[in-house]
Amino acid sequence: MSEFRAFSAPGKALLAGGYLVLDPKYDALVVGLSARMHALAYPHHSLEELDKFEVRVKSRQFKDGEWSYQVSPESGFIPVSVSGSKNPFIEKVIANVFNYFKPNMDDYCSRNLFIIDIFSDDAYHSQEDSVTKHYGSRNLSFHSHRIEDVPKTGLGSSAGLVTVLTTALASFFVPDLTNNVDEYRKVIHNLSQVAHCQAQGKIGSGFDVAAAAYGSIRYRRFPPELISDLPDIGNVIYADKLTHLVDEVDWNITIESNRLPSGLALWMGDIKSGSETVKLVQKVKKWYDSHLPESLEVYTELDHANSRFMDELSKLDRLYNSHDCYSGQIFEAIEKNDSSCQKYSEITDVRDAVATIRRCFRKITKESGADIEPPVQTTLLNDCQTLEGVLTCLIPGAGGYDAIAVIATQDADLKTQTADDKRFSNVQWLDVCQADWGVRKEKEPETYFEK
Ligand SMILES: Nc1ncnc2c1ncn2[C@@H]1O[C@H](COP(=O)(O)OP(=O)(O)O)[C@@H](O)[C@H]1O
Ligand SMILES: C[C@@](O)(CCOP(=O)(O)OP(=O)(O)O)CC(=O)O
Repeated sequence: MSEFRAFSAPGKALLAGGYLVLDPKYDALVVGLSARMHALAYPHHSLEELDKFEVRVKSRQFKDGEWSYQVSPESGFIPVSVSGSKNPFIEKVIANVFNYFKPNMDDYCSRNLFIIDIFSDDAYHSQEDSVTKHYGSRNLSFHSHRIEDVPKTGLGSSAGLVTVLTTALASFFVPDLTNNVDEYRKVIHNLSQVAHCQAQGKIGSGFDVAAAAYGSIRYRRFPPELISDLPDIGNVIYADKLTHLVDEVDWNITIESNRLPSGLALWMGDIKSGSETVKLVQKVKKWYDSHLPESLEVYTELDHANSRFMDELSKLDRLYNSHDCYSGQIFEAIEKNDSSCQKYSEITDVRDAVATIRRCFRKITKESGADIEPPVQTTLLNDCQTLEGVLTCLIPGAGGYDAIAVIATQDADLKTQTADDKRFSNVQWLDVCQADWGVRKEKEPETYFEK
C-alpha cells in the first residue's frame, strides 16, 4: 500500500441513556454527527535507523500539533516520544495497533516511517482565537493555542481521533483495509475502545468510540473488566492478550444501527459555559449508592422512558417513509407546533417519554447536587419547545451547562427564530446535523493536500 489514503470518523450526541449507559444493563441512543475527524495516511517512507518504527502524527490546526513516537518489537512496542511533546490518545493508538499487527522489522526495513495528518471539522472546538483558512479543498479553523488549551464543544474529539487514527495506522499493515473498512470495523472498534480507555485513564461507557466507528446506534456497553483485565502495555503477554480480546472474546455489546427519523433534523446548541462529566458522574454514583432502592426505581423509570423514546422515533421514521397522507399531517403539525400536535399520539408519545426523562434527571439533579438539568437549562429547554418545527428537546450526554439537543422538522430554522431573542443569547447553534455513517474511507485524498 503506497498511495495516500484518507479516512474520517463522526462526532456524537448521546440523546438517551446518559449515566445509565455506564451500566451494561441499559440501552442508549447515540447519534453520529456530520462533524468529522479526518486522517490522511501518507505513502510509506523509511527512517535511516532500521531497528525501529516511527509514527509521525501532525495536527496542524493546533499550535505545536506534531507528535512523533518510535516503537520496536523488543520493547513490546511501547511508544517513546521523539518530539518531546506527548498526546496520550495518539500514544495509546500506536501501542495497540502495533501490538495487534505485530509487524516484523525485516518486512518493513524500507518502509518503517508512518506519516499521518489529522484534520478536525470546526464544530468540535470553540472558534475563539482561530482563523479560517482554505486548506486543500476545505475551510478549516487554525487555532493559536495548543490542542489541550482549546475549549471543546463536547462532540467527542478524542473518540473521533482515536478511531480514525487507528484506521489510518492499520491501513499500513493491511493493504485491503482501505477499500474494505466495513470488514475491519469490529477490529477498529475494539482496538479504539482499548486505546481510548487507556488514554483517558478510566473506562467510560465507550458510546463515543462506538459512534465514531459505527455512526448512529442503539448501544449497550461492554463489561469494563474486558479492558481493566489487560496486562500493562509492554508486558510480554500484552500482544497475545490484546489479540485474543479483539478477535476472540465476546464483548456482549449491543450496536444496532438506529438513526433519527427521516424528515427530522438534529440541532445542537452549544452553551457558553461548561460542565465536567467526570465530576457529574461521581456525584450521580454517590447519590445512586446512597439512595437505594429509590435510585434504582428512578433508573428503571428512566430506562423505560429511554426505550419508549427510541421506539417512538423508529415509529416516526417508518411513518415518514410511508409518505401517506396521515404522515404528512403529523409532520405538518410538528412544523406548526400548535395545539394540533395533541391530536397525534405519535407526537405526544415522544414528548411524554422525553418529559419523563427530563423529570427523572431533575429529580437526580436535586437529590445528588449534580447539575444534570439545572433550572437555567429547564427554562431554556421549555422555551425551545415552543419554537416552530420543534418535536422535542433535551440535554444530551451527561447534561450540565454545556449544550442542548433539539429534534425539529427538516425545514425548521431555529437560527432565524432565535436570532434576536434574548432567551437564547447564550446558545450558539453548531453547524452539524445527523450523519449516521461511522468511520469510512474518503474518496479523494488529494482534497486534503495543501495547495
Ligand atoms: N484534532 C486533534 N488533534 C490532536 N489531538 C486531538 C485532536 N482532537 C482531540 N485530540 C486529543 O483529545 C484530547 C481531548 O479529549 P477529551 O478531553 O476526551 O475531549 P472530548 O470530550 O472532545 O473527546 C485533546 O487534549 C487531545 O489530546
Ligand atoms: C455520563 C455519561 O453516561 C455520558 C457522558 O456523555 P457526554 O456526551 O456528556 O460525554 P463527554 O463528551 O465525555 O463529556 C458518561 C459515559 O457514558 O461515559
